[in-house]
Amino acid sequence: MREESINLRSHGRFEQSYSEAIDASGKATRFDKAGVFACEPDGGDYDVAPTLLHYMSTIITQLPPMLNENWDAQTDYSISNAAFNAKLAVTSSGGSGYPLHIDNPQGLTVGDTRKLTFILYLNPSHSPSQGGDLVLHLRDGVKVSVPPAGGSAVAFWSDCIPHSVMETSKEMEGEEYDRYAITIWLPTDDIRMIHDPASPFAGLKLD
Ligand SMILES: O=C(O)CCC(=O)C(=O)O
Ligand SMILES: [Fe+2]
Repeated sequence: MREESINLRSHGRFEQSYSEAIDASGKATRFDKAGVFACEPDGGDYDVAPTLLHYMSTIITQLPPMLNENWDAQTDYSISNAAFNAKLAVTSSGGSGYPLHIDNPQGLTVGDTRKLTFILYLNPSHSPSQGGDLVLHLRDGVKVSVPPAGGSAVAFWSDCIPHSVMETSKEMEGEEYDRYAITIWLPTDDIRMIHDPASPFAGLKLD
C-alpha cells in the first residue's frame, strides 16, 4: 500500500494539508501543515491503488460491527458503517509533524458526527530514530507514543482525544523516510455519544 500511495502521489493526487485551530470564541481558522500532504482516495483511484481501496472498504464494513458487538448498554458508541471519510497523508522526512489537536473538536455544532479515528501506518522500514511518533495526550498527564511502524494500527475517539505527531528527524531526509499513514474516520449513529460529558475522556484539553 506504500507503493500505491507513492504512485498516487506521482499522479498528482496529493495536496497541501491543512488543519483548523479553534479560538476561544469557537471560531475555526485554517492553517497549512508544513511538509504534510494529503489525498482522499476514491473509486477513480482504483487502477492505481486497488489494495488501498479494498483495505478501506474492509475497515469500513467490518470494523463497526466488530466494535458494536462489544459495547454494553451504558456505553454503546454505535459506530456507523453508513458513512465515513478517509485520508492518505504523507508527512515529509526532515522535520515535519502535526500540532496538538482533536480531530472533531466542534462536533454537533457543525454537524460533525465523527467518533472513531482509525489509522494504519505504511512505513515498513521505519526505525525509531526517524521520529514521527503519534502521541496521545490522556488524563493526568499520561502520554502514549505510537511509532508509525508499517502494519501498526491505532484507534482513538475523534471527538475527545488530543494528539500530535512528533517531528520527523531532521537528520534523516529522503523519500524513503517519508511517513505515510491512512486515516479512516467513522461516525456514530447515536449523536449523544459526541462530546458525551459522561465519557471517561470528556474534558481533555489541548495543553
Ligand atoms: O498520522 C498520524 O499519526 C495522525 C494523523 C492525524 O492526527 C490526523 O490526520 O488528524
Ligand atoms: Fe488527528
